[in-house]
Amino acid sequence: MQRKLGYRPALLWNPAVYEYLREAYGPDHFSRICDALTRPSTYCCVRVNAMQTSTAAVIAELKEFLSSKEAEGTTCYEHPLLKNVVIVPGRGPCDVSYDDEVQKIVMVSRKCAEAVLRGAEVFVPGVLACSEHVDEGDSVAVFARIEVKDSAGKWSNGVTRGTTIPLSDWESCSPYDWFIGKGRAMMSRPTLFRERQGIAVKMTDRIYNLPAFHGILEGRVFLQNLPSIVTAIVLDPQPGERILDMCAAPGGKTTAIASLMNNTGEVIALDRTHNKVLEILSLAKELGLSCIQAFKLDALKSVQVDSDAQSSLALTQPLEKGLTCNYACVFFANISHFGRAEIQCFMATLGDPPQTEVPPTSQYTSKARERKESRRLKNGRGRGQHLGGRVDMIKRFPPNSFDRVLLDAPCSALGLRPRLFAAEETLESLGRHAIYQRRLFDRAVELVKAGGTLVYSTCTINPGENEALVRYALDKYKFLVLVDQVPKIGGPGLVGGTSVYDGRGYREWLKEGEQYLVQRFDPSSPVDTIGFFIAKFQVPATKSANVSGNC
Ligand SMILES: C[S@@+](CC[C@H](N)C(=O)[O-])C[C@H]1O[C@@H](n2cnc3c(N)ncnc32)[C@H](O)[C@@H]1O
Repeated sequence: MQRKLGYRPALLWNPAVYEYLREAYGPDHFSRICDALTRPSTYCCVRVNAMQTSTAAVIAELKEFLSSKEAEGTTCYEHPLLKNVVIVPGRGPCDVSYDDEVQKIVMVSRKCAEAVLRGAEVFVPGVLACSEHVDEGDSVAVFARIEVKDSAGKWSNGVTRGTTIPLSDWESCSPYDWFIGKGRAMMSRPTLFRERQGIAVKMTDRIYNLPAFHGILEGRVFLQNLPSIVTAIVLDPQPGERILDMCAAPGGKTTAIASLMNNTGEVIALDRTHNKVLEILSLAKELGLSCIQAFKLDALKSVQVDSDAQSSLALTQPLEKGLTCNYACVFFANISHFGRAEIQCFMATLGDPPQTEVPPTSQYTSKARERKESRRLKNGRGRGQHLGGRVDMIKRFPPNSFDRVLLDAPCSALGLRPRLFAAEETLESLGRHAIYQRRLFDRAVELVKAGGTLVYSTCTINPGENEALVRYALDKYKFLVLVDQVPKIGGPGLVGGTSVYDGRGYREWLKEGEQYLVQRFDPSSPVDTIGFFIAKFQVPATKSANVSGNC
Protein backbone atom coordinates (compact mmCIF):
# COMPACT_ATOMS: atom_id res chain seq x y z
CA MET A 1 0.00 0.00 0.00
CA GLN A 2 1.23 3.45 -0.92
CA ARG A 3 1.23 4.89 2.59
CA LYS A 4 3.83 2.39 3.66
CA LEU A 5 6.20 3.20 0.87
CA GLY A 6 6.60 6.90 1.40
CA TYR A 7 7.75 8.76 4.48
CA ARG A 8 4.85 11.08 5.15
CA PRO A 9 4.06 10.75 8.82
CA ALA A 10 1.18 12.78 10.21
CA LEU A 11 2.07 14.18 13.60
CA LEU A 12 -0.44 13.22 16.26
CA TRP A 13 -1.35 15.98 18.75
CA ASN A 14 -3.62 16.30 21.73
CA PRO A 15 -6.69 17.88 20.03
CA ALA A 16 -6.81 20.94 22.31
CA VAL A 17 -3.08 21.61 21.87
CA TYR A 18 -3.48 21.19 18.12
CA GLU A 19 -6.24 23.81 18.04
CA TYR A 20 -4.24 26.18 20.23
CA LEU A 21 -1.09 25.98 18.08
CA ARG A 22 -3.11 26.09 14.87
CA GLU A 23 -4.68 29.35 16.00
CA ALA A 24 -1.30 30.70 17.11
CA TYR A 25 0.43 30.10 13.77
CA GLY A 26 -2.48 29.96 11.35
CA PRO A 27 -3.53 26.69 9.67
CA ASP A 28 -1.07 26.74 6.75
CA HIS A 29 1.95 27.75 8.76
CA PHE A 30 1.20 25.23 11.51
CA SER A 31 0.77 22.50 8.90
CA ARG A 32 4.24 23.34 7.53
CA ILE A 33 5.67 23.30 11.06
CA CYS A 34 4.13 19.87 11.72
CA ASP A 35 5.60 18.57 8.51
CA ALA A 36 9.05 19.96 9.35
CA LEU A 37 8.92 18.51 12.87
CA THR A 38 8.61 14.98 11.47
CA ARG A 39 11.88 15.43 9.54
CA PRO A 40 15.41 15.93 10.85
CA SER A 41 17.36 19.04 9.83
CA THR A 42 19.22 18.16 6.67
CA TYR A 43 22.62 19.18 8.00
CA CYS A 44 24.80 18.67 11.04
CA CYS A 45 26.28 21.53 12.92
CA VAL A 46 29.72 21.11 14.47
CA ARG A 47 31.06 23.53 17.06
CA VAL A 48 34.84 23.67 16.91
CA ASN A 49 36.62 23.65 20.26
CA ALA A 50 38.90 26.58 19.57
CA MET A 51 40.86 25.76 22.74
CA GLN A 52 42.16 22.60 21.05
CA THR A 53 42.13 23.17 17.31
CA SER A 54 41.24 25.50 14.45
CA THR A 55 38.22 25.55 12.15
CA ALA A 56 40.50 25.03 9.13
CA ALA A 57 42.01 21.90 10.69
CA VAL A 58 38.57 20.50 11.50
CA ILE A 59 37.27 21.17 7.99
CA ALA A 60 40.34 19.47 6.48
CA GLU A 61 39.95 16.40 8.70
CA LEU A 62 36.19 16.21 8.16
CA LYS A 63 36.58 16.45 4.39
CA GLU A 64 39.07 13.63 4.40
CA PHE A 65 36.83 11.52 6.60
CA LEU A 66 33.71 12.21 4.53
CA SER A 67 35.43 11.44 1.24
CA SER A 68 36.44 8.04 2.63
CA LYS A 69 32.75 7.23 3.18
CA GLU A 70 30.39 6.17 0.47
CA ALA A 71 28.44 9.43 1.03
CA GLU A 72 29.58 10.83 -2.30
CA GLY A 73 29.71 14.55 -2.72
CA THR A 74 29.44 15.21 0.99
CA THR A 75 31.44 18.21 1.99
CA CYS A 76 31.51 20.76 4.78
CA TYR A 77 32.08 24.48 5.20
CA GLU A 78 32.34 27.15 7.86
CA HIS A 79 29.03 28.83 8.75
CA PRO A 80 28.95 32.20 6.94
CA LEU A 81 27.98 34.11 10.12
CA LEU A 82 29.31 32.03 12.98
CA LYS A 83 32.98 31.69 13.79
CA ASN A 84 34.10 28.19 14.74
CA VAL A 85 30.93 26.55 13.45
CA VAL A 86 31.13 24.00 10.63
CA ILE A 87 28.11 22.85 8.63
CA VAL A 88 28.05 19.34 7.22
CA PRO A 89 25.12 18.91 4.81
CA GLY A 90 23.17 15.67 4.64
CA ARG A 91 20.52 14.47 2.18
CA GLY A 92 16.84 13.73 2.33
CA PRO A 93 14.16 12.76 1.99
CA CYS A 94 15.62 10.06 -0.25
CA ASP A 95 13.61 7.51 -2.21
CA VAL A 96 14.17 4.11 -0.72
CA SER A 97 12.34 1.59 -2.81
CA TYR A 98 11.31 -1.88 -1.85
CA ASP A 99 12.18 -4.79 -4.04
CA ASP A 100 11.65 -8.51 -3.76
CA GLU A 101 14.88 -8.87 -1.86
CA VAL A 102 13.43 -7.06 1.15
CA GLN A 103 10.67 -9.22 2.49
CA LYS A 104 11.39 -9.13 6.14
CA ILE A 105 10.29 -6.40 8.50
CA VAL A 106 11.76 -5.08 11.71
CA MET A 107 9.42 -2.87 13.71
CA VAL A 108 11.04 -0.40 16.09
CA SER A 109 9.72 1.89 18.79
CA ARG A 110 8.96 5.49 17.93
CA LYS A 111 11.89 6.78 20.00
CA CYS A 112 14.26 4.35 18.29
CA ALA A 113 12.91 5.50 14.91
CA GLU A 114 13.52 9.16 15.79
CA ALA A 115 17.14 8.28 16.63
CA VAL A 116 17.49 6.34 13.36
CA LEU A 117 16.19 9.35 11.44
CA ARG A 118 18.94 11.39 13.14
CA GLY A 119 21.54 8.94 11.87
CA ALA A 120 21.71 6.18 14.51
CA GLU A 121 21.62 2.45 13.87
CA VAL A 122 18.79 0.27 15.25
CA PHE A 123 19.84 -0.91 18.71
CA VAL A 124 18.42 -4.03 20.35
CA PRO A 125 16.26 -2.32 23.02
CA GLY A 126 14.44 -0.35 20.30
CA VAL A 127 13.17 -3.42 18.44
CA LEU A 128 9.55 -4.34 19.16
CA ALA A 129 8.76 -7.03 16.62
CA CYS A 130 10.11 -8.66 13.45
CA SER A 131 9.31 -11.19 10.77
CA GLU A 132 9.91 -14.86 11.46
CA HIS A 133 13.20 -16.38 10.27
CA VAL A 134 15.19 -13.17 10.30
CA ASP A 135 18.82 -14.25 10.09
CA GLU A 136 22.05 -12.36 10.52
CA GLY A 137 22.86 -10.62 7.23
CA ASP A 138 19.26 -10.50 5.98
CA SER A 139 18.04 -7.38 4.27
CA VAL A 140 15.14 -5.95 6.29
CA ALA A 141 12.69 -3.08 5.97
CA VAL A 142 12.54 -0.96 9.11
CA PHE A 143 9.23 0.46 10.29
CA ALA A 144 8.53 2.88 13.12
CA ARG A 145 5.65 2.01 15.41
CA ILE A 146 3.83 5.11 16.64
CA GLU A 147 1.91 5.12 19.93
CA VAL A 148 -1.84 4.50 19.91
CA LYS A 149 -4.33 5.07 22.71
CA ASP A 150 -5.25 1.85 24.49
CA SER A 151 -8.69 1.05 25.91
CA ALA A 152 -7.71 2.70 29.20
CA GLY A 153 -6.88 5.92 27.34
CA LYS A 154 -3.12 5.45 27.82
CA TRP A 155 -0.68 5.97 24.97
CA SER A 156 1.33 2.85 24.13
CA ASN A 157 2.79 1.18 21.05
CA GLY A 158 0.37 -1.71 21.54
CA VAL A 159 2.93 -4.31 20.51
CA THR A 160 4.27 -7.06 22.74
CA ARG A 161 8.04 -7.23 22.37
CA GLY A 162 8.94 -10.29 20.34
CA THR A 163 5.75 -10.36 18.26
CA THR A 164 6.14 -12.07 14.88
CA ILE A 165 5.26 -10.14 11.71
CA PRO A 166 4.36 -12.57 8.89
CA LEU A 167 6.71 -12.53 5.85
CA SER A 168 5.86 -9.85 3.29
CA ASP A 169 2.67 -9.05 5.11
CA TRP A 170 2.77 -5.31 4.70
CA GLU A 171 -0.91 -5.17 5.52
CA SER A 172 -0.18 -6.26 9.07
CA CYS A 173 1.41 -2.86 9.58
CA SER A 174 -1.12 -0.35 10.83
CA PRO A 175 -1.55 3.28 9.73
CA TYR A 176 0.69 4.07 12.71
CA ASP A 177 3.71 2.32 11.20
CA TRP A 178 6.07 4.37 9.09
CA PHE A 179 8.80 3.08 6.81
CA ILE A 180 12.13 4.67 7.73
CA GLY A 181 14.59 2.73 5.57
CA LYS A 182 16.29 -0.57 4.87
CA GLY A 183 19.09 -2.27 6.70
CA ARG A 184 21.04 -5.46 7.34
CA ALA A 185 20.12 -7.58 10.34
CA MET A 186 23.13 -7.96 12.60
CA MET A 187 21.64 -10.86 14.54
CA SER A 188 19.04 -13.57 14.10
CA ARG A 189 15.53 -13.21 15.48
CA PRO A 190 16.09 -15.40 18.59
CA THR A 191 19.32 -13.58 19.46
CA LEU A 192 17.72 -10.22 18.89
CA PHE A 193 15.06 -10.82 21.50
CA ARG A 194 17.45 -12.57 23.90
CA GLU A 195 20.18 -9.91 23.91
CA ARG A 196 19.89 -6.70 25.90
CA GLN A 197 22.22 -4.51 23.88
CA GLY A 198 24.09 -4.19 20.61
CA ILE A 199 23.26 -3.19 17.06
CA ALA A 200 20.23 -5.10 15.79
CA VAL A 201 20.08 -3.58 12.31
CA LYS A 202 22.77 -1.62 10.51
CA MET A 203 20.99 0.83 8.25
CA THR A 204 21.98 0.66 4.56
CA ASP A 205 19.36 2.90 2.91
CA ARG A 206 17.99 5.76 4.90
CA ILE A 207 15.15 8.14 4.21
CA TYR A 208 17.45 10.83 5.64
CA ASN A 209 21.20 10.55 5.22
CA LEU A 210 22.97 12.58 7.83
CA PRO A 211 26.73 12.38 8.13
CA ALA A 212 27.82 10.33 11.15
CA PHE A 213 31.29 10.93 12.53
CA HIS A 214 31.37 9.17 15.84
CA GLY A 215 34.80 8.60 17.24
CA ILE A 216 36.62 11.19 15.16
CA LEU A 217 37.81 14.62 16.34
CA GLU A 218 37.01 13.73 19.93
CA GLY A 219 37.55 16.63 22.32
CA ARG A 220 38.06 18.95 19.38
CA VAL A 221 34.47 19.34 18.20
CA PHE A 222 31.02 19.18 19.69
CA LEU A 223 27.89 18.35 17.68
CA GLN A 224 25.31 20.95 18.59
CA ASN A 225 22.09 22.44 17.27
CA LEU A 226 22.60 25.79 15.59
CA PRO A 227 20.18 27.70 17.91
CA SER A 228 22.02 26.38 20.98
CA ILE A 229 25.29 27.77 19.65
CA VAL A 230 23.56 31.07 18.89
CA THR A 231 22.19 31.21 22.46
CA ALA A 232 25.67 31.09 23.96
CA ILE A 233 26.89 33.81 21.57
CA VAL A 234 23.85 36.00 22.32
CA LEU A 235 24.70 35.80 26.04
CA ASP A 236 27.99 37.45 24.99
CA PRO A 237 30.12 36.11 27.88
CA GLN A 238 33.40 37.95 28.35
CA PRO A 239 36.71 36.49 29.55
CA GLY A 240 37.06 36.86 33.33
CA GLU A 241 33.34 37.19 34.03
CA ARG A 242 31.25 35.09 36.41
CA ILE A 243 28.46 33.34 34.53
CA LEU A 244 25.60 31.15 35.75
CA ASP A 245 24.04 28.43 33.58
CA MET A 246 21.00 27.53 35.71
CA CYS A 247 19.75 24.39 33.94
CA ALA A 248 22.91 23.20 32.33
CA ALA A 249 23.02 19.46 31.65
CA PRO A 250 24.37 17.92 29.52
CA GLY A 251 26.51 21.04 29.22
CA GLY A 252 26.31 21.94 25.53
CA LYS A 253 25.73 25.62 26.18
CA THR A 254 27.91 25.65 29.31
CA THR A 255 30.91 24.52 27.28
CA ALA A 256 30.06 26.91 24.43
CA ILE A 257 30.04 29.75 26.97
CA ALA A 258 33.36 28.67 28.52
CA SER A 259 34.96 28.47 25.06
CA LEU A 260 33.75 31.96 24.19
CA MET A 261 35.45 33.13 27.41
CA ASN A 262 38.72 31.45 26.38
CA ASN A 263 38.42 29.33 29.50
CA THR A 264 39.06 32.30 31.76
CA GLY A 265 36.63 33.46 34.42
CA GLU A 266 34.06 31.29 36.16
CA VAL A 267 31.18 29.36 34.63
CA ILE A 268 28.88 27.86 37.25
CA ALA A 269 26.64 25.12 35.87
CA LEU A 270 23.68 23.81 37.85
CA ASP A 271 21.42 20.86 37.30
CA ARG A 272 19.11 19.15 39.71
CA THR A 273 20.05 15.63 38.60
CA HIS A 274 23.18 13.97 39.96
CA ASN A 275 24.21 11.98 36.89
CA LYS A 276 23.49 14.92 34.63
CA VAL A 277 25.94 17.00 36.64
CA LEU A 278 28.51 14.29 36.05
CA GLU A 279 27.76 14.57 32.33
CA ILE A 280 28.55 18.29 32.44
CA LEU A 281 31.80 17.64 34.28
CA SER A 282 32.78 14.89 31.88
CA LEU A 283 32.06 17.06 28.83
CA ALA A 284 34.01 19.97 30.35
CA LYS A 285 36.92 17.61 30.95
CA GLU A 286 36.73 16.16 27.43
CA LEU A 287 36.82 19.65 25.94
CA GLY A 288 39.58 20.80 28.33
CA LEU A 289 37.50 23.59 29.90
CA SER A 290 38.68 24.06 33.46
CA CYS A 291 36.75 27.26 34.20
CA ILE A 292 33.51 25.27 34.56
CA GLN A 293 32.25 24.22 37.98
CA ALA A 294 29.12 22.08 38.10
CA PHE A 295 26.83 21.55 41.07
CA LYS A 296 23.83 19.44 41.78
CA LEU A 297 21.25 21.99 42.82
CA ASP A 298 17.61 22.73 42.27
CA ALA A 299 17.86 26.15 40.64
CA LEU A 300 14.61 27.11 42.34
CA LYS A 301 16.58 27.01 45.58
CA SER A 302 19.76 28.60 44.30
CA VAL A 303 19.39 32.00 45.93
CA GLN A 304 20.86 32.50 49.35
CA VAL A 305 18.53 34.14 51.81
CA ASP A 306 19.84 36.38 54.61
CA SER A 307 19.79 33.61 57.17
CA ASP A 308 21.79 31.34 54.86
CA ALA A 309 24.81 33.60 55.03
CA GLN A 310 26.16 32.21 58.31
CA SER A 311 25.94 28.67 57.08
CA SER A 312 27.01 29.27 53.48
CA LEU A 313 30.36 27.60 54.07
CA ALA A 314 28.69 24.45 55.28
CA LEU A 315 26.28 24.54 52.39
CA THR A 316 29.03 24.13 49.86
CA GLN A 317 29.98 20.74 51.31
CA PRO A 318 28.92 17.56 49.50
CA LEU A 319 25.77 16.11 51.03
CA GLU A 320 27.50 12.89 52.05
CA LYS A 321 29.69 14.92 54.37
CA GLY A 322 26.71 17.04 55.28
CA LEU A 323 24.95 14.06 56.78
CA THR A 324 27.58 13.87 59.44
CA CYS A 325 29.32 17.21 59.44
CA ASN A 326 27.05 19.81 60.83
CA TYR A 327 23.62 20.95 61.67
CA ALA A 328 23.18 23.36 58.77
CA CYS A 329 23.75 20.72 56.11
CA VAL A 330 21.39 18.24 57.71
CA PHE A 331 18.81 20.93 58.02
CA PHE A 332 18.99 21.95 54.38
CA ALA A 333 19.18 18.39 53.11
CA ASN A 334 15.99 17.52 54.92
CA ILE A 335 13.91 20.53 54.11
CA SER A 336 14.95 20.88 50.50
CA HIS A 337 11.36 20.36 49.43
CA PHE A 338 10.30 23.63 51.06
CA GLY A 339 10.19 26.90 49.18
CA ARG A 340 12.53 29.82 49.80
CA ALA A 341 10.01 31.81 51.77
CA GLU A 342 9.32 28.89 54.07
CA ILE A 343 13.02 28.30 54.66
CA GLN A 344 13.53 31.98 55.36
CA CYS A 345 10.65 31.99 57.79
CA PHE A 346 11.80 28.77 59.48
CA MET A 347 15.40 29.98 59.76
CA ALA A 348 14.26 33.25 61.26
CA THR A 349 12.55 31.41 64.10
CA LEU A 350 15.40 29.00 64.56
CA GLY A 351 18.08 31.06 66.23
CA ASP A 352 21.47 29.42 66.80
CA PRO A 353 21.91 25.83 65.70
CA PRO A 354 21.53 23.45 68.66
CA GLN A 355 24.84 21.90 69.67
CA THR A 356 23.51 18.44 70.32
CA GLU A 357 20.97 18.00 67.52
CA VAL A 358 23.10 15.54 65.56
CA PRO A 359 25.64 13.65 67.65
CA PRO A 360 28.95 12.73 66.00
CA THR A 361 28.75 9.61 63.81
CA SER A 362 31.07 7.68 66.11
CA GLN A 363 28.26 7.62 68.67
CA TYR A 364 25.17 7.74 66.51
CA THR A 365 24.16 6.29 63.15
CA SER A 366 20.84 7.26 61.65
CA LYS A 367 18.57 4.67 60.03
CA ALA A 368 19.12 6.34 56.66
CA ARG A 369 22.88 6.05 57.08
CA GLU A 370 22.57 2.40 58.09
CA ARG A 371 20.53 1.70 54.97
CA LYS A 372 23.06 3.56 52.85
CA GLU A 373 25.96 1.63 54.35
CA SER A 374 24.23 -1.69 53.75
CA ARG A 375 23.53 -0.67 50.12
CA ARG A 376 27.16 0.31 49.74
CA LEU A 377 28.32 -3.08 51.02
CA LYS A 378 25.95 -4.84 48.65
CA ASN A 379 26.45 -2.73 45.54
CA GLY A 380 29.94 -1.39 45.91
CA ARG A 381 30.77 2.29 45.73
CA GLY A 382 28.08 4.89 45.10
CA ARG A 383 27.08 5.92 41.58
CA GLY A 384 29.03 9.15 41.88
CA GLN A 385 32.23 7.21 42.39
CA HIS A 386 31.42 4.82 39.54
CA LEU A 387 30.93 7.65 37.10
CA GLY A 388 34.03 9.51 38.12
CA GLY A 389 33.51 11.14 41.50
CA ARG A 390 30.69 12.66 43.41
CA VAL A 391 29.38 16.11 42.76
CA ASP A 392 28.96 19.03 45.09
CA MET A 393 25.31 19.09 45.91
CA ILE A 394 24.46 22.28 47.70
CA LYS A 395 25.70 25.71 46.87
CA ARG A 396 23.47 28.71 47.14
CA PHE A 397 24.45 32.07 45.83
CA PRO A 398 23.84 35.54 47.20
CA PRO A 399 21.54 37.72 45.09
CA ASN A 400 23.33 39.79 42.43
CA SER A 401 26.16 37.25 42.10
CA PHE A 402 26.57 36.86 38.37
CA ASP A 403 27.56 39.08 35.47
CA ARG A 404 25.39 37.01 33.17
CA VAL A 405 22.79 34.31 33.68
CA LEU A 406 21.54 31.80 31.13
CA LEU A 407 18.20 30.15 31.82
CA ASP A 408 17.89 27.44 29.17
CA ALA A 409 14.67 26.31 30.71
CA PRO A 410 13.23 22.80 30.92
CA CYS A 411 10.27 22.95 28.55
CA SER A 412 7.75 20.94 26.55
CA ALA A 413 10.48 20.40 23.90
CA LEU A 414 7.89 20.71 21.13
CA GLY A 415 10.56 22.10 18.81
CA LEU A 416 12.77 19.02 18.85
CA ARG A 417 12.94 17.12 15.59
CA PRO A 418 12.53 14.63 14.12
CA ARG A 419 9.39 13.99 16.16
CA LEU A 420 6.88 11.33 15.19
CA PHE A 421 4.44 11.82 18.06
CA ALA A 422 3.37 14.92 19.98
CA ALA A 423 0.21 13.92 21.80
CA GLU A 424 1.75 13.56 25.24
CA GLU A 425 1.45 17.28 25.99
CA THR A 426 -1.94 18.69 27.03
CA LEU A 427 -2.93 22.32 27.60
CA GLU A 428 -2.61 21.62 31.33
CA SER A 429 0.92 20.23 31.04
CA LEU A 430 1.94 23.18 28.83
CA GLY A 431 0.58 25.47 31.54
CA ARG A 432 2.63 23.65 34.18
CA HIS A 433 5.83 24.12 32.13
CA ALA A 434 5.07 27.83 31.89
CA ILE A 435 4.61 28.17 35.66
CA TYR A 436 7.84 26.32 36.36
CA GLN A 437 9.74 28.51 33.90
CA ARG A 438 8.41 31.66 35.58
CA ARG A 439 9.59 30.43 38.98
CA LEU A 440 13.05 29.71 37.55
CA PHE A 441 13.07 33.09 35.83
CA ASP A 442 12.32 34.80 39.18
CA ARG A 443 15.46 33.18 40.61
CA ALA A 444 17.48 34.19 37.57
CA VAL A 445 16.44 37.83 38.04
CA GLU A 446 17.59 37.69 41.66
CA LEU A 447 20.96 36.18 40.80
CA VAL A 448 21.99 38.49 37.98
CA LYS A 449 23.95 41.59 38.98
CA ALA A 450 22.81 45.14 38.39
CA GLY A 451 24.14 45.98 34.95
CA GLY A 452 24.15 42.29 34.01
CA THR A 453 22.57 40.24 31.24
CA LEU A 454 19.95 37.51 31.38
CA VAL A 455 19.21 35.18 28.47
CA TYR A 456 16.16 32.94 28.43
CA SER A 457 15.80 30.10 25.91
CA THR A 458 13.66 27.05 25.20
CA CYS A 459 13.44 24.37 22.52
CA THR A 460 9.68 24.56 22.14
CA ILE A 461 7.32 26.13 19.62
CA ASN A 462 4.75 26.82 22.37
CA PRO A 463 4.26 30.62 22.65
CA GLY A 464 3.00 30.09 26.21
CA GLU A 465 6.55 29.15 27.21
CA ASN A 466 8.23 31.73 25.00
CA GLU A 467 6.55 35.03 24.16
CA ALA A 468 4.27 34.72 27.22
CA LEU A 469 7.35 34.38 29.45
CA VAL A 470 8.73 37.59 27.99
CA ARG A 471 5.42 39.33 28.68
CA TYR A 472 5.50 38.03 32.27
CA ALA A 473 9.09 39.18 32.68
CA LEU A 474 8.52 42.70 31.34
CA ASP A 475 5.26 43.17 33.23
CA LYS A 476 6.63 41.93 36.55
CA TYR A 477 10.15 43.35 36.46
CA LYS A 478 9.66 46.83 35.11
CA PHE A 479 13.40 47.47 35.23
CA LEU A 480 14.22 44.68 32.77
CA VAL A 481 14.92 45.79 29.22
CA LEU A 482 14.31 43.41 26.33
CA VAL A 483 17.32 43.96 24.06
CA ASP A 484 18.35 43.12 20.53
CA GLN A 485 20.46 40.05 19.82
CA VAL A 486 23.61 39.43 17.85
CA PRO A 487 23.73 37.29 15.79
CA LYS A 488 20.14 37.26 14.58
CA ILE A 489 19.54 34.09 12.58
CA GLY A 490 16.03 33.21 13.75
CA GLY A 491 12.86 35.08 12.82
CA PRO A 492 10.60 37.43 14.81
CA GLY A 493 8.42 36.39 17.74
CA LEU A 494 4.63 36.29 17.96
CA VAL A 495 2.67 39.43 18.73
CA GLY A 496 -0.73 39.48 20.43
CA GLY A 497 -2.01 36.56 22.39
CA THR A 498 -4.33 33.60 22.30
CA SER A 499 -8.03 33.14 22.84
CA VAL A 500 -7.39 29.55 23.88
CA TYR A 501 -7.49 29.40 27.63
CA ASP A 502 -4.69 27.15 28.79
CA GLY A 503 -6.04 26.78 32.31
CA ARG A 504 -3.46 29.19 33.75
CA GLY A 505 -4.32 32.48 32.16
CA TYR A 506 -1.02 33.05 30.35
CA ARG A 507 -2.44 34.36 27.16
CA GLU A 508 -0.55 37.51 26.28
CA TRP A 509 2.50 37.49 24.08
CA LEU A 510 4.64 40.28 22.66
CA LYS A 511 3.63 43.87 22.00
CA GLU A 512 4.19 45.50 18.62
CA GLY A 513 7.92 46.19 18.16
CA GLU A 514 9.09 43.60 20.69
CA GLN A 515 8.88 40.76 18.16
CA TYR A 516 12.07 41.93 16.43
CA LEU A 517 14.09 41.80 19.64
CA VAL A 518 13.59 38.08 20.30
CA GLN A 519 14.52 35.28 17.93
CA ARG A 520 12.28 32.38 17.14
CA PHE A 521 13.78 29.52 15.16
CA ASP A 522 10.96 28.14 13.06
CA PRO A 523 11.50 24.50 12.01
CA SER A 524 9.65 25.15 8.74
CA SER A 525 11.88 28.10 7.77
CA PRO A 526 14.77 27.70 5.31
CA VAL A 527 17.25 27.85 8.23
CA ASP A 528 15.99 24.30 8.90
CA THR A 529 16.72 24.05 12.62
CA ILE A 530 14.87 22.68 15.63
CA GLY A 531 12.12 24.95 16.98
CA PHE A 532 13.81 27.30 19.45
CA PHE A 533 13.29 30.62 21.18
CA ILE A 534 15.75 33.17 22.62
CA ALA A 535 15.05 36.35 24.60
CA LYS A 536 17.76 38.61 26.01
CA PHE A 537 17.24 41.03 28.90
CA GLN A 538 19.52 43.77 30.14
CA VAL A 539 19.45 44.69 33.82
CA PRO A 540 20.15 48.38 34.46
CA ALA A 541 22.70 49.53 37.02
CA THR A 542 19.86 50.50 39.40
CA LYS A 543 18.49 46.97 39.67
CA SER A 544 18.53 46.46 43.45
CA ALA A 545 16.26 49.37 44.21
CA ASN A 546 13.81 48.13 41.62
CA VAL A 547 14.02 44.47 42.60
CA SER A 548 12.75 45.02 46.10
CA GLY A 549 9.76 46.86 44.72
CA ASN A 550 8.88 44.26 42.09
CA CYS A 551 9.98 40.77 43.08
C1 LIG B 1 16.77 22.10 28.30
S1 LIG B 1 17.73 21.09 29.35
C2 LIG B 1 19.23 21.99 29.42
C3 LIG B 1 20.13 21.76 28.24
C4 LIG B 1 21.48 22.43 28.43
N1 LIG B 1 21.37 23.83 28.71
C5 LIG B 1 22.39 22.24 27.23
O1 LIG B 1 22.46 23.11 26.38
O2 LIG B 1 23.05 21.20 27.15
C6 LIG B 1 17.02 21.45 30.89
C7 LIG B 1 17.78 20.88 32.07
O3 LIG B 1 17.22 21.48 33.24
C8 LIG B 1 17.34 20.59 34.30
N2 LIG B 1 16.42 21.07 35.34
C9 LIG B 1 15.07 20.98 35.40
N3 LIG B 1 14.60 21.59 36.51
C10 LIG B 1 15.69 22.08 37.16
C11 LIG B 1 15.86 22.79 38.37
N4 LIG B 1 14.83 23.13 39.12
N5 LIG B 1 17.11 23.12 38.73
C12 LIG B 1 18.18 22.78 37.98
N6 LIG B 1 18.08 22.09 36.83
C13 LIG B 1 16.84 21.75 36.43
C14 LIG B 1 17.03 19.24 33.69
O4 LIG B 1 17.61 18.22 34.45
C15 LIG B 1 17.66 19.39 32.30
O5 LIG B 1 18.94 18.81 32.30
